[in-house]
Amino acid sequence: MADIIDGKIFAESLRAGIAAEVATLAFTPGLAVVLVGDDPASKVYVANKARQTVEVGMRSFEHRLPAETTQADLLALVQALNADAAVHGILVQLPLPKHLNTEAIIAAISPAKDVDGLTVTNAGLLANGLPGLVPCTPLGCILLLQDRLGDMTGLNAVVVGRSNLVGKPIAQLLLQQNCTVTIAHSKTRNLDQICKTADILIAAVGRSELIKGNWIKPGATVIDVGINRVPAAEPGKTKLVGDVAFSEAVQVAGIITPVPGGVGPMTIACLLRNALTAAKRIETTLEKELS
Ligand SMILES: NC(=O)C1=CN([C@@H]2O[C@H](COP(=O)(O)OP(=O)(O)OC[C@H]3O[C@@H](n4cnc5c(N)ncnc54)[C@H](OP(=O)(O)O)[C@@H]3O)[C@@H](O)[C@H]2O)C=CC1
Ligand SMILES: Nc1nc(=O)c2c([nH]1)NC[C@@H]1CN(c3ccc(C(=O)N[C@@H](CCC(=O)O)C(=O)O)cc3)C=[N+]21
Ligand SMILES: [Mg+2]
Repeated sequence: MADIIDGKIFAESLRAGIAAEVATLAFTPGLAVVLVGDDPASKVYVANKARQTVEVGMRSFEHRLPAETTQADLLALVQALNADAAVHGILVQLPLPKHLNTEAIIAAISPAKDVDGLTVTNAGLLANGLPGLVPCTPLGCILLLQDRLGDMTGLNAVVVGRSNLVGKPIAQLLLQQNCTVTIAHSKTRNLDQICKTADILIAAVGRSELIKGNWIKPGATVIDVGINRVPAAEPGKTKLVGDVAFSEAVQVAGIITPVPGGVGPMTIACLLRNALTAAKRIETTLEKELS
């Protein structure tokens, strides 16, 4: 049986460190979250986030907009948040409803406040190994891997998924750890065989239990990013499952993250870490400009 990583406990200790640092600041970091419509994974995220933001001593600004929100209205909100001195971090929940232009909305976010690391500026800094804001989920995954594996030099890492939010930035971070990285996606052939080469397997697909136990190399480390809401055994109820068939995978893997209680809590802790980083940079820059 694999060792099961407790992301909840790890995230709790990260948040305690963040709270201690926030308490020493002369200002209060503020984090704004924008949710358009009602994507199920986003709703899970928002529900858990607002409370934890306040618990570490930050201000939380929530903007819930209807699915029919126009591009112009959403752009105006992002611009208002860019200009708001109480807001140091801006997170626009993805995916946005189909009629909205995601690229243009992300491009409107000030890179200094881009706590999701989605702007071209922050993505480019990451790709070049320069300091910027790193996407929260990838950062959380790497912290878990560093804690469990230490040096990852030479390990084969397979990332299933190539989104700008998760798959691509995780691949960049694994490359920085000297892994040999393969990125798989919906057009990949023989996905099962490719997964089987992985010493580190990252599932960021959004397909419940796609990755089966017999796709996993015995002893591999499996990080399940997926958050999928599916019907539960009890009629009318739902439950969260990952992109990995956990009950099979846990028999084969060496180390594995569960869903819930794995990557999800780490994402929130890293979001708060990024908000703190952004706030400190913004406030220090302002101080310099004023002096
Ligand atoms: N735990 C957490 O903190 C977080 C969880 N999530 C969850 O992680 C999952 C992925 O999120 P995100 O990256 O934003 O999702 P996207 O939908 O943006 O990307 C999914 C990726 O998976 C690939 N894919 C889809 N189907 C298959 C398949 N059958 N075989 C192989 N690859 C496939 C897609 O390929 P292609 O590019 O070819 O379309 C795409 O690259 C979701 O469940 C999301 O809710 C997301 C963020 C944080
Ligand atoms: N711009 C953007 N950035 C994101 O990072 C982003 C996003 N959009 N859209 C939605 C997905 C999904 N996501 C989650 C984060 C934490 C939990 C989380 O806290 N999960 C708990 C759930 C516990 C429970 O409620 O049962 C867990 O896995 O243990 C879930 C989902 C971030 N996402
Ligand atoms: Mg997509």
